[in-house]
Amino acid sequence: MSNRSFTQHALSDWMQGTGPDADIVISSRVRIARNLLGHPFPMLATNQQSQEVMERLTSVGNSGRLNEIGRFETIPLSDLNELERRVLVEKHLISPNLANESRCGALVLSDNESVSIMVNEEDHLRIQCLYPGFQINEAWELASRIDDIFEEEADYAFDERRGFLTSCPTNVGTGIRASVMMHLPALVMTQQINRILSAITQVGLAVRGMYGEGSEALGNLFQISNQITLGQSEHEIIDNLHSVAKQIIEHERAARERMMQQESRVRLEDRVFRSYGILSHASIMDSKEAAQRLSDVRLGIDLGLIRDVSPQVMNELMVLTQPGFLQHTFNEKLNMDQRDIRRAELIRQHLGRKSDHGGV
Ligand SMILES: Nc1ncnc2c1ncn2[C@@H]1O[C@H](COP(=O)(O)OP(=O)(O)OP(=O)(O)O)[C@@H](O)[C@H]1O
Repeated sequence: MSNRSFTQHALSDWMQGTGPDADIVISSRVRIARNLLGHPFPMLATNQQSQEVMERLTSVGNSGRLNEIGRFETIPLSDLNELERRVLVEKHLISPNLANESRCGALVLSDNESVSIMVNEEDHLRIQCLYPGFQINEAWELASRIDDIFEEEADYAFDERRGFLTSCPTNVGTGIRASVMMHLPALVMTQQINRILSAITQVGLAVRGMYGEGSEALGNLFQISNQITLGQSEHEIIDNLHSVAKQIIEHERAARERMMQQESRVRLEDRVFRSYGILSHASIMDSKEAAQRLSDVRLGIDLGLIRDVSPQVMNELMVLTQPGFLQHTFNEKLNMDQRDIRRAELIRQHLGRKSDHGGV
């Protein structure tokens, strides 16, 4: 199967489990949506028009202007097979929308996979920067630098009153979505999560699942992002998200501490080690159960209950156990039942129980 560098490893640099508050914030992301003046939005464009946009924008990617930031590769989506595109979605590097757009879509990807620039997705240009842990300001600064580089080379569609024009009205204005991916198991276990999530939506933030819009919040992972792009400056958007995320971190930490102190500790330990045991020995594991049990073990690691597994292994398993990556790893097409068996096998291997099932 594929030798593309992004398929060689599941863990991008920003998924290494490092960075500030990494026990709760997996990653921080800023994406900027932009469109070129005088060109129809991708959904209305002809092949010829989309081709022109792709050439215009990838030429900036190839011009060396991005060298000050890192090494970049431009990948036309038409060069990728279906599985490679799926792997990119599972690594959060492209959207399902772009994966389906193999005509004139392209990806400009940095070698550490922290910057992925999508061309001809919902908008002509989507610049995405990902950082490990709670580093939303850093993600914003980098995204803004890249935006400046493109703006020097290409005329953006901009309206004095409305701001940057985007294909979906929800992005008009700044065109920015800033988000943090948070692991909030203690708030879920102590049943505080619904109250907190509803408070979050009241201050103009949106809550989504691990794979963004329309995805379920599996494995106690919640993506919290700004809902509003109009009427607020970029700095206000980032500051608002930063301060709300900080408060959620404090609540999650307090809930963890309480669970570790009271009689509930034994229940917590039972849950963590039960999940660890099941992950280490099960023969069949569907994706929902895997996400939940990986969340329990991750919490056990973060609380110091489990010491012989690293947080990186948990992040790696989150990606490796996705359908596309599983098929890539085992180099075969797998139906759902086969995937559940292979998923269990892979998890056992990563948790160091290689010999349990006849030496898999
Ligand atoms: N903080 C984050 N860390 C890692 N991945 C993230 C983070 N925030 C979003 N993502 C990923 O980015 C992808 C797109 O997410 P989402 O659909 O929420 O945003 P979007 O496509 O930029 O927004 P829009 O709905 O406005 O088009 C998804 O795979 C999602 O998991």
